[in-house]
Amino acid sequence: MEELSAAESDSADDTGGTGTVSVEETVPVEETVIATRALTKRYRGGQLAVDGLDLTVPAGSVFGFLGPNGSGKTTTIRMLMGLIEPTSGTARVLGQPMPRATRAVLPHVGALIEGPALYGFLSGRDNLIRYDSADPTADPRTRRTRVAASLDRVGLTAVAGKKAKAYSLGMKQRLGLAAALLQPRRLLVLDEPTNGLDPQGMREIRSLVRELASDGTTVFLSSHLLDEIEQVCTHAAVMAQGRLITQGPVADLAAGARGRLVVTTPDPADAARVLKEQGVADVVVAEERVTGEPPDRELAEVNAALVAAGVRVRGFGVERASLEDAFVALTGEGFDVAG
Ligand SMILES: Nc1ncnc2c1ncn2[C@@H]1O[C@H](COP(=O)(O)OP(=O)(O)OP(=O)(O)O)[C@@H](O)[C@H]1O
Repeated sequence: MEELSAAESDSADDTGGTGTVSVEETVPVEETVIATRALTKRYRGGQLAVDGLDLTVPAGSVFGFLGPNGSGKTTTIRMLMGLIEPTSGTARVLGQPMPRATRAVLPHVGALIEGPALYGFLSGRDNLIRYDSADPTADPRTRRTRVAASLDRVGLTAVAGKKAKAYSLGMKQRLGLAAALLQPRRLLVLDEPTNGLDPQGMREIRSLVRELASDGTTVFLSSHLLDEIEQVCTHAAVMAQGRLITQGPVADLAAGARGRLVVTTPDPADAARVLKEQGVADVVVAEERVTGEPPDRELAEVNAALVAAGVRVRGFGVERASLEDAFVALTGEGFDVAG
């Protein structure tokens, strides 16, 4: 798979510590919103959490940062946000070196990391007013309008007067997003935004992410859920044990793995036997669904062989490979979806 090229050559060492390189206060528009080079974090205890990461997040993408628990996603996000220093390597966000340019960059970035900090005894609206008041760049005269627009954007207007402690987890996440959206943002960074939500809450967050992205905001979201990434992301990077396994457009990642031959039949045992005889490898029977690796021969012949053997075929075809197939193909392991 072809890697995306960075918009900049970035050969200079930004963390060189000369102290003479000035940080631009205005953040220019770049084609690459996040670019890391050999980014590495070793924690004090010796744990290598992120190992030589080269990440390229194109502007306008919904970028899924995918990996099982403990693969280094949160550590990477904390380095990108200037919350912790990398051990080595560089990170640029909106074209600026982090953590050095944190003060210039963060006003353009909305972040939802490790759940929003909310006051339960305040209403949703008052929580946002509090957030907005804490922002020295926010004009107090337009505060109410800004808060109302933000509540509307995340669909919380009807419950804006309720205390935040009465909110469901999904509503709390949406309120956190509303706080991140009080100002126009070039980049939104969401760490596991659907963690702990029920399916309805997950759907709501997903559709909100799609909506935000349609306005041109780049969204970088981490997840350990493969299907979530497939449903909302245009691009993805896959992490395992602190290392980048692959990155690129989601369609390309999945296309890298072969699809599965799927036969639906009330005669699964016979079907499995015939498929094996026809050279289909890794045959798996799950009730009336028999799947396997597509063989190198003409599929029509395989189907004909099933019919000739008296197998009643209700469905026959090759299912598109999922990101999960790609992950398994790349790492040789299953994906820890239990999280
Ligand atoms: N402050 C820390 N000190 C030492 N080790 C840490 C620290 N934070 C994380 N780690 C370790 O670094 C590795 C990567 O953790 P990280 O939280 O970045 O992964 P993750 O992919 O975000 O997983 P999760 O979704 O569980 O947070 C793990 O082995 C973790 O135990």
